[in-house]
Amino acid sequence: MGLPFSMTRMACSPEPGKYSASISLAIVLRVIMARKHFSGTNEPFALTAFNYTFYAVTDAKQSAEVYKNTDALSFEQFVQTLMRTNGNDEDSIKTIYSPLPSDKLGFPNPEGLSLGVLAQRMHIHQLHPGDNMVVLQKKARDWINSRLHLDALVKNCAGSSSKCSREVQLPLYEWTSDYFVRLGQYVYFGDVLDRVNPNYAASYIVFDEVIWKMLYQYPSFLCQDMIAPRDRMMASLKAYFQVPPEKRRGDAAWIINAIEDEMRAIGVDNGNLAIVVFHLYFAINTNARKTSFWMLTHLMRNPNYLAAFRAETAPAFRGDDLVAVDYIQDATKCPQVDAIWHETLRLTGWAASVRLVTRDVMIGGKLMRKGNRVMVPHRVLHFDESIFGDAIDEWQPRRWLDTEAGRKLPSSPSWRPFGGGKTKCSGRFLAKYFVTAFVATLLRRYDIEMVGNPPMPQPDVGRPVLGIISVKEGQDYMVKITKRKEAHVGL
Ligand code: HEM
Repeated sequence: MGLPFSMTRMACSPEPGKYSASISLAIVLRVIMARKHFSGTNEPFALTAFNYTFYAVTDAKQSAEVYKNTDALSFEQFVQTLMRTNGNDEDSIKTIYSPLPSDKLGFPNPEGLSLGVLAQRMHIHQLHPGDNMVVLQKKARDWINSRLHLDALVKNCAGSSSKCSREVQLPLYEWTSDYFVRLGQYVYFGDVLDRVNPNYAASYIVFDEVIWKMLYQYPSFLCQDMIAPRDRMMASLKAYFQVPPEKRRGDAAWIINAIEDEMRAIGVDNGNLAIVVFHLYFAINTNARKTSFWMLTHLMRNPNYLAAFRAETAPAFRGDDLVAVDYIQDATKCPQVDAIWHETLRLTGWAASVRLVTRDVMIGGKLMRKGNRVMVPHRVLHFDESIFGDAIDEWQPRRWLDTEAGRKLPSSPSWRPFGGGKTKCSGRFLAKYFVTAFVATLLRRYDIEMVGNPPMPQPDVGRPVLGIISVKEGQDYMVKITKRKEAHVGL
């Protein structure tokens, strides 16, 4: 990618210039190189790119210090930079990040937080296991049950073809992308956003593939391919909030209505509200689509695991329909599914947690200066052989099952696909549910196989992402989906 790049061992001084956390996402690769360069030590080290200084923290225990220290290390700055990049005005950002009364109406705020920070608590209220999440799980289950049929697949996937009523061929990445974005959109907005703009999901996928241009804050004349779909989506969200409340709120997830109420209560207008909700849309949709692609890709190449996935999830079905929403998610009932989920994330999680240093702070015995950034590259942690074992480049779910140490890996400080601390991905339970419920239903009803003998698709490691790595352009491949004869009679 050719970023200006230099490495020093903590010889940094604060630099002026506006904060751009996102640039750091693109230098994960350089961190991997630098980690090799400084091998033999786990000390944090400094990287300079685009005149920004980043302290890379690649030691698991030190990364836990980063996640804990919310006084000196700020996540909100990253969010505010995105808000500015995407058009929120300064007054709205200031209003959203000003402390609110602890006795305000609406969502409880005993600590007197700003709405920007309170929103994290609201996401948790919606997305952590409990009644509110079950509402979303059931919505997703019903959607998958009714939309995972051959005729629906042929109708909705542009690259599909069907030779007979029992079989369809589809480009896997294109299909899972389309399917998951529509699923996420439906769960949060019902059919209403689709009625406002039937091309919303398609625009999102175009945007998401070039989202790195937004992260890099490219000048607009260089990234019309990102700006055009983004602006269309923002205009549609603005139009969505102009639909009379009685025609949309009944179909929306609690969080969408609650964010709207809270924003309106502090005077945020429709345009600024649409931008905030646009950020939520890509948090919901950017990662699950890619995770399902990589999981199916590995399962097809490892038929024993595919069979284990199918067998373990069978009790969650009545006939062809998924009924028990909590079964698949329960690691004691579906240990192999759990291991497959973890191992897929380990290999494909390419994001980095980023924080702005708001006052000088010591991490890992090193002084980090105010104004610079700290990054924890998940990929480096996930490829530590001393923690995750041998054959670190290979997809081997059994590493999570075979030994006592392996079974404890999900609680290891080296396991960070969802970041950590107060802003750890609140959607992680729902993400697992979306992906595993989809794969389980697919395997229950159909056989899936690669058409021909395509090589293992390569991850596009040069493209920064907000979580799961994309596939390299041109490496999508066709799969054949065939109706299983025994689908109705169990296994
Ligand atoms: C495999 C799928 C997913 C991955 C790998 C993933 C990863 C992440 C990461 C790395 C962060 C930043 C955490 C930090 O730096 O502290 C994050 C934040 C977030 N994610 Fe996810 N995510 C996934 C799916 C989802 C889904 C399906 C949803 C919603 C339904 C979601 C909602 C969020 C939200 C709301 C935040 C912001 C947290 C906050 O500020 O409180 N994510 N995610």
